Amino acid sequence: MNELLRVDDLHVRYGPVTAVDGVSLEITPGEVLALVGESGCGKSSTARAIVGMDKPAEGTVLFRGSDVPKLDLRTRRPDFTAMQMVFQDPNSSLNPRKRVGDQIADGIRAAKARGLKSNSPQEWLEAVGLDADMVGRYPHQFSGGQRQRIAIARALAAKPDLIVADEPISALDASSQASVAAMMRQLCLDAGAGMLFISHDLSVVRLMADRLMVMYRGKVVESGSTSLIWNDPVHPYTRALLSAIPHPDGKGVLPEAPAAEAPDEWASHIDEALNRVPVSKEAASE
Ligand SMILES: Nc1ncnc2c1ncn2[C@@H]1O[C@H](COP(=O)(O)OP(=O)(O)OP(=O)(O)O)[C@@H](O)[C@H]1O
Repeated sequence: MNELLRVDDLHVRYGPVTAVDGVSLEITPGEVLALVGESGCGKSSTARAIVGMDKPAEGTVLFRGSDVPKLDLRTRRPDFTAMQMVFQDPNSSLNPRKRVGDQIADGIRAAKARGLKSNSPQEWLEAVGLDADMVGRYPHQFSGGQRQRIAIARALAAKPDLIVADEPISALDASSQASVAAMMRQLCLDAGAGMLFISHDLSVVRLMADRLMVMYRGKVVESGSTSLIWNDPVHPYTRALLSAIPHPDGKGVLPEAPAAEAPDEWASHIDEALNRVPVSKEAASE
């Protein structure tokens, strides 16, 4: 079975609120699936159920064939490091009182516990665009954007089969969003890992996701290959999302996505897309 993750008819409820209403998806190794939709549509609730942080009211979540909600938190640990989550706020993933090198080393140990080789903390820092000699610093000695890179390095150091990234670049400044998105995709491809990439920003996911799923009020309203949805959206909500991306040239079409083997080009194209997003994105601080 080539499937890494299979979610069937997932329902998540918080009291009377149905946050996720029958979502099904699957991810194969090396594939980036983007989940997009406006705030409150149920993206984070889907992610939290997938990684086992919230219990689904109904439905199944199978990670490499294991039923995630039924696994015991204590016994699933070693195997579970094969699934890593990156949050929007890096402070959720980093321990403020621990040197960043030691936190990345935790990821490396998790890889080793599964018999996998990982790089050194210094090499991981360099892989995410930071200096190797920053290894002895604490999280507060970095900017918000740098902290997010460290959280990504820590997740990748564990050599996960699957990364669930919930708005991992939304808190970054516009210029580093592009490079971090391109870097995540490339490192995922290099490792043969799959990724669920959650975002409300279609202009970014269009350039890094193989497939898109559009959520609206807890349901998936449209899914398919990224280029198909971009070029020929069917659902009115998808059309509305796409039309919300401003196009100064008035043509309404972004450049074709370059080949996945050209990360630099990805970065520059994502930059290009990001320069066209609304002012609120520009104002996002590190
Ligand atoms: N712990 C909770 N208790 C009650 N309601 C919740 C809880 N978490 C989420 N919700 C509700 O569930 C719905 C889906 O929320 P969710 O966070 O999954 O949306 P989202 O698409 O990730 O939004 P955003 O992009 O703003 O993060 C919302 O109506 C939200 O208010």
